[in-house]
Amino acid sequence: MAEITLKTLAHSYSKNPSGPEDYAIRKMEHVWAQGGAYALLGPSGCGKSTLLNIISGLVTPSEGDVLFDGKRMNELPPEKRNIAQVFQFPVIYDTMTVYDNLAFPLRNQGGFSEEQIRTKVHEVADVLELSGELSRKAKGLSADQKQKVSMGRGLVREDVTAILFDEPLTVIDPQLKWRLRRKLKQIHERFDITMVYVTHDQLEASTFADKIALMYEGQIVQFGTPQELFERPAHTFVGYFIGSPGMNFFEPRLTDEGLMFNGKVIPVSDQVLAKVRSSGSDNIKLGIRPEFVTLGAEATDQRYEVTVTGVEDLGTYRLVDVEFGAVTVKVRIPEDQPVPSDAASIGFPEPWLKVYVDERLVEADHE
Ligand SMILES: Nc1ncnc2c1ncn2[C@@H]1O[C@H](COP(=O)(O)OP(=O)(O)OP(=O)(O)O)[C@@H](O)[C@H]1O
Repeated sequence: MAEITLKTLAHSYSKNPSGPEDYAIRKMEHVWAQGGAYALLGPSGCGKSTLLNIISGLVTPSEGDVLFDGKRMNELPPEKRNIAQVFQFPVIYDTMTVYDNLAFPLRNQGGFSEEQIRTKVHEVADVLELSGELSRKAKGLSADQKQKVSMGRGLVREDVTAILFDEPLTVIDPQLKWRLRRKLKQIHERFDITMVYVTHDQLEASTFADKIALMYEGQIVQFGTPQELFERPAHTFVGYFIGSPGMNFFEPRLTDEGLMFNGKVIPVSDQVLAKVRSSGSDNIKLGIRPEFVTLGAEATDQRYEVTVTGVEDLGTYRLVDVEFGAVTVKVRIPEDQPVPSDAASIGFPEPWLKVYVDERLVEADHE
């Protein structure tokens, strides 16, 4: 069992890094608690694989420490870390049977009788629904079955404390993906193992994980439940990356009256406004998700006049583009809600309008 702590961790592939852009991992602190099901989500190149390889020992971090249950792991080679890693492409021996593939890690480790190995292999094969395939050569298996064998090789070892998955469903047919995803969930429930699942797909991340670590430019910019990432993006990138489409952003001007956009003051709480003022920054953004913008007819006090420029029918809902000053705001409405033809207005319900300074969320202090 292991809690995985990343302490002032940073990594550069360059020998002489000259600035933050030379770092694949920029200084981070993070804890993966024992037994959790986590996703590490982010766009291509943000550092996900580097981070996994640092945890498993394939990459030695240039700065900081990797701790398992408080013990420093930096110098320990991968095979001594009790971590199983499942890659995009199944790592199995094609010429061996499924049984021998699953038995391999235990035979390699030594100290187990054939009877013990048989029991363990059958237990894991049962969970993975591979019992009927045990005597088959791995070569003839389908891609998803091969990937299950790869996972099984990690699961047979009693000493494995964490399994790291690096985009494990990439080569799996779309119609089989959901089955494997469900299987992973069951495995997590059955075995008390920390699982970290790397993906760039938000749907995959939120169906698998209890908590998602969203990575951007070598940093974890938010760690929270899928709902938290949706409702309270801590960074503009989270707002942009999560959701379909992502959050609307527009840049207000800070004046004596407050945050102005398109000739009107956009109300935010006094405390938030005070924080924005004291930051001294002029990188201020307002963000609201398309799901939370309200669309109606004429503008009133707290609503803003807009022009409808496009409507996209997406089955159960519609996406309406409205022109608000110089920006296009996307509004998501139920399919049966009428779209005003000429005089339209939008509103920003207070809890859902977020304020960002230097890309970070600024909130009122909680009581
Ligand atoms: N072996 C390496 N040598 C030099 N640079 C590397 C190496 N591996 C990765 N990088 C760089 O480090 C950064 C992070 O890459 P990494 O593969 O960790 O990202 P990722 O989020 O896993 O991306 P992807 O989803 O495309 O695999 C990128 O800029 C990449 O070019």
